[in-house]
Amino acid sequence: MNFTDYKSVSVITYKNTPCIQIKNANAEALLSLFGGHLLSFTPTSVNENILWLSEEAIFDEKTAIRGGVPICWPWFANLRSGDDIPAHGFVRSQAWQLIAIEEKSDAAEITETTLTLQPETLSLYNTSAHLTVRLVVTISKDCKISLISSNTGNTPISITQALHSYFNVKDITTAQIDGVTSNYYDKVVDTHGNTPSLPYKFESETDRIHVAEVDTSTNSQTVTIRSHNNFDINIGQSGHDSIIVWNPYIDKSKSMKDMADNGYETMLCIEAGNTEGTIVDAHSSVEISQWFSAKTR
Ligand SMILES: O=P(O)(O)OC[C@H]1O[C@@H](O)[C@H](O)[C@@H](O)[C@@H]1O
Repeated sequence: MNFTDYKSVSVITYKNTPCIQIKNANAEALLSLFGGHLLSFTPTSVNENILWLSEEAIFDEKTAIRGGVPICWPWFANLRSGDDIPAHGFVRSQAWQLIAIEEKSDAAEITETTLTLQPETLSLYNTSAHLTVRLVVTISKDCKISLISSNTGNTPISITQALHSYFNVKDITTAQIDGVTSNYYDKVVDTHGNTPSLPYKFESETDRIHVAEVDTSTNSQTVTIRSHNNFDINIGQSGHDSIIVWNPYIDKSKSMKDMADNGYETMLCIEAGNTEGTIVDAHSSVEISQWFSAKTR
């Protein structure tokens, strides 16, 4: 691709990793080509990165990056136990290619930049050769991420997946989320059918797969993170069957080599997922999306 044709896009190296930097009138963002992984999103309105990136994240182009928005595809969590198949699929630890850029502008400046990417390698771990995926990332006042899975074959293919977004919070012990009230599977204690206590706060390790609560008029779910002094983080998602809420808290944070001991204090994952599985019909596509922005108070 000829990047010089696009004023809001440049190729840079960040921590030895090839990245795309986006700067337009509404936001700045950094996306790693390793993993097709958005690392930061800084809306001009608040001038703060609303995504969390671990200080100890490993940038070796082999290890999945801790923070930002990892792409979990074509499976979420563990496909099966007892072998060395990676958790959360294989594309978060693959090189991706940028295949298209689109810019929108008003009279004077570029206001929206859209990147389309695809992994360089597919069909690993016995995944069907008919299954492909594209990632579309739009940077404007909101950041929107869509993952589009397509089946070029004649038989349906089942996948699980997630947009595993890590958000910045000021302090997890006082942070609150609104918009997640449904029953959940608690991965910490392995129990189903739990009901969250509201307001939704964080006092210990939290690893929950909630049933999606989709507003039928918009076909989407809205979640708000209340933690920052002058703005909230608004999150929307669609095409999901689950919303995953994860914070490792003290002990797990200490045990993770790519997270500082106190890393859990300033992060919160709100993930759009298809953990039950979604069927990509023959010659069809499915799309899961998440979008987020900072809403000043
Ligand atoms: O360490 P990973 O593979 O990036 O996963 C991080 C977390 O991802 C979450 O989605 C899972 O619910 C957690 O169980 C998991 O610990």
